[in-house]
Amino acid sequence: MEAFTSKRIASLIRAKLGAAAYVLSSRLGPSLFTTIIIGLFVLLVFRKIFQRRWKLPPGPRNLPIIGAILSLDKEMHQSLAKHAEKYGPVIYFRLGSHSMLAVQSAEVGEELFKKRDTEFASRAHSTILYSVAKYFGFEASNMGFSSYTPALKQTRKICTTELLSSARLSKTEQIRWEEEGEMIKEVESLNGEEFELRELLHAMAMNVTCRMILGKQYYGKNVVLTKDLREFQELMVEMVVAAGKPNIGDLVPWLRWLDPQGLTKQFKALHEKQERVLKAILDDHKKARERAPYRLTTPSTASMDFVDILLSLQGKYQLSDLNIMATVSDLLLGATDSTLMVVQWAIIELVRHPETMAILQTQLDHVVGKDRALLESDLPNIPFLGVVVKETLRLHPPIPLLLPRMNEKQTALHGYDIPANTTVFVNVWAISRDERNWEKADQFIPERFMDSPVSVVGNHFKYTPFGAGRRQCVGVTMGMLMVERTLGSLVHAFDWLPAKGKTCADISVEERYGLVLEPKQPLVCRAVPRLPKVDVYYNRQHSPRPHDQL
Ligand code: HEM
Repeated sequence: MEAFTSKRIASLIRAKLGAAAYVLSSRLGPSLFTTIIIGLFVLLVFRKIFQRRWKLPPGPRNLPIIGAILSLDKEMHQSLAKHAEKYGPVIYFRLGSHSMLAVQSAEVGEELFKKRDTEFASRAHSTILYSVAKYFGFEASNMGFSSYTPALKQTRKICTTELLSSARLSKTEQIRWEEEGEMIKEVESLNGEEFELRELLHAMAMNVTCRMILGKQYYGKNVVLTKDLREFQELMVEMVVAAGKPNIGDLVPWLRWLDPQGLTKQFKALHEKQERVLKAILDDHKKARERAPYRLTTPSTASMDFVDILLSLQGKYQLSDLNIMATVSDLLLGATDSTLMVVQWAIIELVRHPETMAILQTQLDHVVGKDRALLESDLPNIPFLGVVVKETLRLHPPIPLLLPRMNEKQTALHGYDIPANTTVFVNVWAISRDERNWEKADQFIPERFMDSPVSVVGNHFKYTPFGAGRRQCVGVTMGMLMVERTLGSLVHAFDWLPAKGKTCADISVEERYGLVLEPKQPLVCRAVPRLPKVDVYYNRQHSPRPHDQL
């Protein structure tokens, strides 16, 4: 009976589909042929139903396996912005096997951060960030890559209240004063010769963060390079380089076992090194606490670094050693490159706009004078410095697509359906250059922020360089403090000029997309002292120092 029915259906299909179907059915036999054709038919019907049910946002064409990768160039923030011109403010596409969403207008950003913040509060730890989250993020249990769990909320709270609050930061001004002084001394010693600013900024930022977080200097001429120190320095560079490489196994998970680029192997080895280095740091701190129990038991003690503070809170918040290592690793990686990049971009823009540098110097001289160094207590009295930093963050946000988020459940945005586990980029670079929000959007005009209510804390969705909502940067206060004081001191102490033979207009603002948004050509410039004695920044006899906290 069954064979009879299959034969009849097969002959009907053959009659409809013609010669090719005849050949195929005689090769496969009527039963198999009929099953395949019916299977295909059912699949088509399902696809139709599925398509009707989902209203996905528009976006570039997706090819099998690779998705829309060919429609994106290296400068991903810029190519997504170009797609917005064609497809609108919400774009859906695929990268490898994963669904991607790009949000590129202030209105949709507001909906995401305000109305749907909880739904999009996870990170892309199971999609494009899989390897980084697994190996560098301690199985995605760290702050930067975790889902939005009670443990994450607690770690964020500890960071904002115990480590990164204004009150806590004020206790470590001495560290920033000393490290900045070392950098200024080095710039002065160059006697107006040209140099690459990034390297000096990197050493200074690393030393500030290492001393604040780990209580120790890891960089600089005065540091004795032990095996531990070298291993730490190498680790910080290697992790940043590895994290910046896209892993094919993350894009196409069924290729993961092949590890075609050898990246997973490299990540595993680096994670072992990361655990070893951080464990040694923790053990050193534990030993010091045993030796000096009175100095290092309550978080109020000024001489405590972040590791000491976290160890002192271990019982109160039930923090494991692993939690502390993951948090320390996040803070080290989060605090350095983003901060130094903003200072570099600000100097680039000021060299290109000498009239703006002159306004800033006039205000610095008015508040600080020329016979002492800038102190953190001066910052609220130098509003023009704040707006120069804000404008720099508008034009050159160091994390232009924020850290990708993910919705663990199916949801909706801007009237579209968004499937579960979609990776979400918020293109703050495009939003903060949108002509609908900003007049002369591509130009550097710090004055636009004077008397403006737009702040950096994510309340105005046309301007969110630190993100917004539940996953906003935990280091906003420290980031702004470090950028403002470093930039203020550099511009107070020196006049900044282009390299010899170059004009201001020759300084490039081309960007390179990566872990942080860098200038394509690192700034090479000259710094000419403008104070009677630049050593007010590093000579203790000549300058009132921030109150002695150490
Ligand atoms: C000017 C300097 C900085 C900028 C522009 C910046 C920017 C950002 C951005 C855009 C995010 C992602 C926010 C989101 O997805 O909504 C982020 C996350 C983060 N930042 Fe910063 N940051 C800076 C400085 C710092 C500092 C100084 C620290 C630590 C001391 C830090 C630690 C972190 C951490 C831990 C996260 C992850 C938070 C989470 O996922 O819950 N950042 N930052």
